[in-house]
Amino acid sequence: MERIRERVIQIYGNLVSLLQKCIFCILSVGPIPNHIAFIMDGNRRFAKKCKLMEGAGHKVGFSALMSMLKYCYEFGVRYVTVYAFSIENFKRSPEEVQSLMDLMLKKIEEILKKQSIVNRYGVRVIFSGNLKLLSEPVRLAAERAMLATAKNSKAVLSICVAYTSTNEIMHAVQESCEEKWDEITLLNSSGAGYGLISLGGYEQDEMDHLIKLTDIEKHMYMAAAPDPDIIIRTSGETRLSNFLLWQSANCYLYSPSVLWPEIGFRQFLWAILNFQQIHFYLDKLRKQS
Ligand SMILES: CC(C)=CCC/C(C)=C/CC/C(C)=C/COP(=O)(O)OP(=O)(O)O
Repeated sequence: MERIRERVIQIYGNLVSLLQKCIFCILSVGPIPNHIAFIMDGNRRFAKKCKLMEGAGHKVGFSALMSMLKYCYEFGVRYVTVYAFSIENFKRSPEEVQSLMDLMLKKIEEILKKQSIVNRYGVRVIFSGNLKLLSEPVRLAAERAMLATAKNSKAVLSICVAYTSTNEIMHAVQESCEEKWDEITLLNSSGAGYGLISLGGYEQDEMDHLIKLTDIEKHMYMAAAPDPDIIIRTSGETRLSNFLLWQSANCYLYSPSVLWPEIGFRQFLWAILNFQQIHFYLDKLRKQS
């Protein structure tokens, strides 16, 4: 009896994934987003709703993330970014911070296994954020994961930890200033007389040594990924909460009302359909003007 039950579940699973593949095939007639970012909101509320311990909400949240990654990579999305732990999250109780870090450590080991989604889809993993703020075991595990997947080139997963957008921008501006300062110091040692900021009009060769947009973008934690096409934030919230502020100027925000652990194929499909509809509308407007 048990074997029949297992077989039925297996057949059902195969049928569902066949149906999903057919839907992806039809959808891929339209534009496929290159980059989807997720704000995984509502893990604790889910735990409360299901009368589970707080930490269990994050565990189910991680499984939901794995399903979303599978849909993204099956559909052909090349870049996925997740907001896993913000700098603000360090202000939560020491017990919750510790349990989240323990979970992160365990899950990093899991995603490095041979059969994991990361290896199945050839995903390069990048940890983006102020990694110096992490405890040594987590930082070392993150570095190990980045090194182990560095040669994967089919897709990219950016995991934002110890991240906020304002911190990222500040870091990029500081690095750009330091880089330019070194350049100018070198030139001035040969008597050129340049400065980072000039009060008067700029000569062309002076302009070449001012900080440009591309200098700042090169030093962003998210430099390896293009700007996101869609940001999905669960639990009906439409705030960005200091996530990808620099990169989201032209991005579509989708906020389904489900909590993060409840997100599934339906929400993924809806996000894609809405994105494609906006894409077609903007294309039409562009052609008319
Ligand atoms: C390796 C890896 C990628 C691990 C990721 C683990 C994971 C699922 C982290 C999510 C953490 C988090 C702060 C979620 C937000 O829900 P919340 O706690 O703010 O819930 P609430 O909105 O109900 O309070």
